[in-house]
Order: sequence, then structure tokens, then C-alpha cells
Amino acid sequence: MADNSLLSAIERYARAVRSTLAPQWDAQLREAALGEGEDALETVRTAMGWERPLRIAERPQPDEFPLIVHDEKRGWLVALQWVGEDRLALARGGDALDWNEGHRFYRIAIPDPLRADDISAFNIFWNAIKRRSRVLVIAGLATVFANILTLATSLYAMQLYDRVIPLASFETLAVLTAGVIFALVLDLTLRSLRAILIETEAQNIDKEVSEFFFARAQAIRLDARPQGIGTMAAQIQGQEQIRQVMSSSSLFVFADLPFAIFFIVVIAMIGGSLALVPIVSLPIALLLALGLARVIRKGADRAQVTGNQKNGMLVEMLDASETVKSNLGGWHMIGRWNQLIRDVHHYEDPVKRASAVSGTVFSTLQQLTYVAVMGFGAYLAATGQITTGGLLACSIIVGRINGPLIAQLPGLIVQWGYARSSLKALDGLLQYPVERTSASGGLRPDALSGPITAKDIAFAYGDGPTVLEVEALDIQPGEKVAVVGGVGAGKSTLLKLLAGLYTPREGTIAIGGYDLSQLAEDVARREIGYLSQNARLVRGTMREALTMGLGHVSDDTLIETARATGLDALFSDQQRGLDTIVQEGGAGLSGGQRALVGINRLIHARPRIWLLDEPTAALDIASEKAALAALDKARAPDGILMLATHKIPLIERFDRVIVMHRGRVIGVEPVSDFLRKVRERAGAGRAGGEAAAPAGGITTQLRRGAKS
Ligand SMILES: Nc1ncnc2c1ncn2[C@@H]1O[C@H](COP(=O)(O)OP(=O)(O)OP(=O)(O)O)[C@@H](O)[C@H]1O
Repeated sequence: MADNSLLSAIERYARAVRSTLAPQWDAQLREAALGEGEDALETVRTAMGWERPLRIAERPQPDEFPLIVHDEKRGWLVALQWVGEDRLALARGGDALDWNEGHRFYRIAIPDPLRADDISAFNIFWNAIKRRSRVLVIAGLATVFANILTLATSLYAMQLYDRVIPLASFETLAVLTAGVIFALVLDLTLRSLRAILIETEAQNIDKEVSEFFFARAQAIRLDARPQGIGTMAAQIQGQEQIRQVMSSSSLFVFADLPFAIFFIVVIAMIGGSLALVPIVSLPIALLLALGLARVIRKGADRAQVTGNQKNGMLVEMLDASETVKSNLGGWHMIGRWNQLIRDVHHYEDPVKRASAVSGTVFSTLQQLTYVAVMGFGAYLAATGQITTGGLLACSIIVGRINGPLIAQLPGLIVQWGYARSSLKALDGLLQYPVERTSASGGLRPDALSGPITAKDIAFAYGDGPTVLEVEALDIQPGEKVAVVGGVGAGKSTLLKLLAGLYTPREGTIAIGGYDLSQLAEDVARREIGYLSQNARLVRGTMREALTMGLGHVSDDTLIETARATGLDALFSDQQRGLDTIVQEGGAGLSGGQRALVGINRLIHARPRIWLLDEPTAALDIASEKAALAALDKARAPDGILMLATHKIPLIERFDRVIVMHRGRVIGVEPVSDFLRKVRERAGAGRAGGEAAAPAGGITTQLRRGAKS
């Protein structure tokens, strides 16, 4: 939390309006002497590039809160609402403020850092660096000073050879030596400061940027997400490369470039025509560097893409190891892996060759330049055109142009080539559409009561064909609806659309009259409980798995519900109880136990709309009964329950049935009618249980039942 009252107030305000502030958003402001006065708001807004805050001229109306308010004595505060005639509730646990005419109220628009559509990956990094201007200043100073020092040492050497040695002038020697040592100490201090600062700030930048990309990847709409998880993970990981380049000291080579020209001028002043040597060698080095950059750019992009695919395949192999092993697919996977490695080598080879060759070419160029300076310089000194001291000074300065600049250039170009490809990959990631957030103006009703209605919806995964079309659907409050249909009929897709996890390409879905696509995401998640068919758990304790995204739920409640649903057996035998560790993806738990964890969590979340995708597919009859009874108990009387299932006995517990076939709703009818038709067709014996007939058979029966 920031020390300045305005910065803390902005953080509290952001929380009150559920906006997101970038991590470290105030890094640059904390350095500025902001003060507690009213003008601080303008300073912050300008620094952050926000819109001008809206000043509420008069006594605020109740519907205008929350607002930022400036109080003469207490500084900046966040007012939540009136709590008395002249008293305001503040966003700080029960605190209040007595209103007076002197109070100034403001509303600020905080742009959502994840929403900005015109951002590029480069800008994310660059803005993070810019916010830390002090590093740039110190880095700039250190660079300037290091270059001036080169000049000082070379002039020092020149004076020694030309003045001190011939005249044995020890006083001059002492003064010059003291001066150079002082300059060296200063240089050491500045460079150490630069290194320490860059290291610290590189970590902060890393924190900020990696959180951004992690959050952004999480916010990508599920229906728009790329299919390859490992590939996407490698794409995000690419930020490491960029960070390394940005914090690497070799980056200062660019800052050194203008000094190269300055040094050539100095050489011309001291050594006259000796300056011709760097005048020729520097452009050659730069041209070589440009050529290298071209070769690298071509190869690095493709190498990066195949490298990411390699990572994707690694993840796939580990994730699907059971299937691969049991299907004897090992050799197939090795074949694919070898092909990818061949591809990576194919694209990386030219890059590696070019960088290896250029490394030796650059070092030869460096030595040639030195030989040229010394050889030509010796001639000039022998013919009396320059002094020996002048020659020595020039060779030191040429070494400075040659050394850091030319020697580091190839490495930096290779690093930058790969970083550029990573930036491209991250730019690709930023193109995916993200969820709507409250900050982007989503609707925030207090509660979502009323029916679920869908009209003329059509949906497709990515650019694929339309997989779901529904003309009309109307589910009333309090209803329990089963969704049935064969494999791939569209049940899961329908539930995910109704949950707002997917957005229909056409048509509208509304809940209680609110268009689902307009609802703020946190409201949708609070009101709509969705349990996926293949729910995965994330690593953590059992308690965390049961309460993820929920407020505090007491252990007693957790245990009571676990007992009611039959989950308690899992952790009551073990010493650690609710602290039992759940492994990545829920490994270590059976499919049924994983489903029960999901059901338990949903019961604690108590949404108004429950959308469950075959939640009991992995449960035995007794656990299924217990779990469904607990779900029924937790559901409010006006709550809606929709459940996709293949199990006929389950359907009897519902009011209506939606029958789906090939992405279409082919029937919506009362359960009694539906079951009667199914039984008429199939005979009560066959339709009596899932195990009694093959899945295709039941599906066909369901379809016929719905149609007749
Ligand atoms: N991520 C995806 N990308 C592309 N197509 C998909 C994706 N998920 C599902 N589909 C397609 O959408 C259609 C409907 O699938 P859905 O998972 O909704 O069916 P379902 O009725 O739930 O099937 P099941 O009973 O097998 O779970 C199928 O044709 C399927 O191939």
C-alpha cells in the first residue's frame, strides 16, 4: 500500500469500483514528491495518462458514489455513501467523515490494464521501464561518464609520454594521477550503482510484466483460446528473453554508439589523419552487424515458432502419458519429436552459423583496426606528424570504439533477434479477445433473478463451422432441466454458452432480462455456477480446492458438506484433513472424487443458476444420490438447475428435458412426457438404466422420444 494518501485512496477506490490497477502502477509516482494537496490528483492523472477526473461540483447524490474526496486535515479518502445527513462512510473499515462545504469530490476513470486493445508487447515492457525513470537517468549518467573516462585515461597517457617523461615533471604526474584515480572511483561508483539499480528494477519490471501476461493469458475468452496449451505457455515464457535483453548490460552498446562519432572527432584532433582508420572500420562493423541482423531475423522467427511447438509437444507427452503408454504410442511421439527437433535445427542453423562466423569476423576486424592504428600511427609519429603520446592516446580511444561496441554487437544482435521473435509471439497473444471486466463497463445488477432466455443463437469454435444453433430457449426460475443428447450433440457447448464462458457468434442469451454479454464478469461468475465435464483441480490444499474464488468458508461447513456428499472419506482417513495436498490437475484423486470436490465447491458458492455438465458421470449410485440431494438442498427455491447427462434414471428428478442432436435443440418437454415416449419406444426394461443399453441406443431412443 502506498504511503501517500492519494495513492492509497486511488488503490481503495479501484477496489471499490472493481477496477484493476497494474501492479507497481505507482512506481514512478512514489519517487515524485506528490504531497497531500489537491493538486496531487492532477499530477497523478497526467503522469498516468488518465482522463481528467470528473469533479462533482455540489453535494454528491447517493447514486454517484464511490468518490474520491479531499479533506483539508486527513488528505485523500474514498467516500462510499451517505450514512447520515452530513456524514459519509469511508472505504476504510467502518471509518466515517463529517461532510463540510470545503470537501471536493472526484470520480476517476481508471483504464483497465488488461483491456487496452492497442497495446503491443514492446509497449508493455517499455512503459514498465519508463515508469522507472531514475534507472534511465543513472544508466545514462554512467554511460556518459564511462565514455568521458576513456577520454581522461587516454589524455592522461598522452600527457605522461609527451610531458612527464621527457621533462621528469613529477608534480604534473602526481596531479594527473590523482585526477585520473578520482575519475576512476567516480566511474566505479556510477557503474556499480547502475548495475545494482538495473538488477533491482529488472526484478520489479519482471514482476510487473510477467503478472500482466499471466493475467492476460488467463483473461483470454475460453472459446477464442488457442488449442495448444504447451505452445501458448512457451509463447508467454518468451518474455524471459525480452527481459534478459532489456536488463543486459550489452544494451548500453546502443547508448555508446553516438560516442563512437565523438571519439572519432577526438582522434582527428589528436592524431589528424589517424582518424581515417575508425572512419573506415566503424561503418564496416555496422554494415556487417546489419547483415547479421537480417540473417538472424529470418531464422529466429521460425526457430521460435518450432521451439514453442517443441514445448507444446513436451507438455502433451507428459499430460497424455497414460494414453500414449497404453496405446503403444511411444514411437509415434518420438517420431513427431524428432521431426520437430529437425525443424528447430533447420531454422536455427543459419542463425548459429551466421553468429559464429560474425564473431570471428568481428574479432579479426578489431585486431586489424588495432594493427592499422599502430602501423599508420607509427608512420605518422616517425614523420613527426603526431607525438608518441598522441599515438598512445589514439590507440586507447580506438580500443574503446572497438572493444565494447564492436565486440558486443554480434551477441547483442543475436539476443535481440530472438527477443524480437518473442515480442511477436506475445503480440499474437495480445490479439486474442479477453473477457469483459467490470472496468470495461459491464452491468452489475445486485442479483440476477428471472428466467434464462436464448434467442437465435449460433456458435462456432474459433474459425470453425457452426456447431450449435438454438432458435429459442426459455428456462423459468425454480426449474430443473435435464439436457440430453448423444455424443457431440452440443450439450457442453450449450451449458458453457449459458454460463457466459463462451460468447455466441449470433443471437442473445439473457438472464433475468440482462444480456449475458453485457454482464460484468465477476457478477456472472457469482450468479452462475458452472461445473465442467472434465473439471481439473489446481495444485493446493483440499481447503483451497473447495473454496477457490469464494470468501471465507468455515472448516465446519466444509466438513459438513463433504460428509453430506460423501467426500469426507477422502480426507478424514488422512492425518492432514483439509490440508491434504491436491496435486496438479487433481492427480492423486479419482475421477469421482474430483467431481465431488467440484460439487462441494459449487454448494459453498451457492449461485442462483447451476449449470452442471455430467457431474455424476464418475459417481456410483449411492454417491450420486447423496450429491444430488445436497445440491437440491443448497439451491434456492427460485434457482435454476440445468444438468447435462446420459443417465435416464437421473432425468426423473427433473421438470423438463432439452433434447439435443447435432448442435440443435430438437425437443423441450416435461420429463413425464419424454420418459413415457422413451418407454413406449424402447420398452420399460431397456430404458430403465444406462447400463441396460449402449450409449448410441439410448441416444437414438431419446431422439425418437423427443420427435414423436
Ligand atoms: N474446443 C473445441 N473446438 C472445436 N470443436 C469443439 C470443441 N469442443 C467441442 N467441439 C465440437 O462441438 C460439438 C459439440 O460438442 P459438445 O462437447 O458440446 O458435445 P456434448 O453433447 O457435450 O458431447 P458429450 O456427450 O460427448 O460430452 C462437437 O461436434 C465437437 O466436435
